[in-house]
Amino acid sequence: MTDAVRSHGLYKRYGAQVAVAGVDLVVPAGSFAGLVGPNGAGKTTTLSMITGLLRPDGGQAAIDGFDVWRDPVAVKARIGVLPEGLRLFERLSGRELLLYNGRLRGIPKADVEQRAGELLAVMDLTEAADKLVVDYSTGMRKKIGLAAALLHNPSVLFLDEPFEGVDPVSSNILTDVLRRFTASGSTVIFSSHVMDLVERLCDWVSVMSGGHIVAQGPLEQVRGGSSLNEAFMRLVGGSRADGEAGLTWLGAKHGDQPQATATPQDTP
Ligand SMILES: Nc1ncnc2c1ncn2[C@@H]1O[C@H](COP(=O)(O)OP(=O)(O)OP(=O)(O)O)[C@@H](O)[C@H]1O
Repeated sequence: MTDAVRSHGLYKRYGAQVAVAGVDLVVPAGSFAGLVGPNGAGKTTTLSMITGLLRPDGGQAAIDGFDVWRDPVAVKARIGVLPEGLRLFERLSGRELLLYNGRLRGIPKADVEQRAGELLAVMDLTEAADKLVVDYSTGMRKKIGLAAALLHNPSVLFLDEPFEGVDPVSSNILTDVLRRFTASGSTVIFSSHVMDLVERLCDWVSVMSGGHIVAQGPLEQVRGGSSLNEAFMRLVGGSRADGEAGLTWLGAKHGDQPQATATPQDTP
């Protein structure tokens, strides 16, 4: 079967800073996949290039076998994206936002209305459906963003930190919707820093560090008999500075700290 996502040698630099240093990301179709890595590892940059939002300096990426940059229309028809720092049309209501997205995707009006109503109900947004998006909370924004990304029934769904700032109830709702989505054979790939969540949800994991993939495969293989958190620390933690070095002043009693010496200008 064709992989849902396959990139080869994806590369991006900003001036002297290499953000993504040749990434071969593979996600089998039907996976619930997690992309993990420390801050600055290159996750957002990689997802942006794979979803056609950012042009790579080198390498290729394909979705369901379609090249992201040579066949953008086929790719965009197949993907749903919940990007980092999601920007929404703030002066539309949640329902209007979904109807607008559906019409942009070319879905017949009656179908869009039915799908929008069902998505709003599943996301527990029916009551807020006619409220302006500008007045939505962080969790509500994530949920309406996810609803908009699902409306056209994509084959592959990309989510950049979908659970960040989301309360446990909303998080369970998002999880249920995503589980239903992958159970029907579609693919989810999401980035996260929360190892427990990735371990609980994902059957496939890609670990990035320093712009590279440092481990990738089925969850059991990547964690290799330990927890994902331990495996993550083994894979990316070793090269990092000792977190306990320095900071001897932090938490010291105020009376214990040396007094600043008065300079001649301080004295009248
Ligand atoms: N527009 C930009 N201009 C300059 N440097 C950038 C830009 N975007 C990303 N970078 C750099 O590229 C590297 C990778 O950033 P990226 O946002 O992809 O990491 P990330 O893994 O998503 O991090 P986080 O987990 O903190 O969201 C970082 O060193 C970052 O500073």
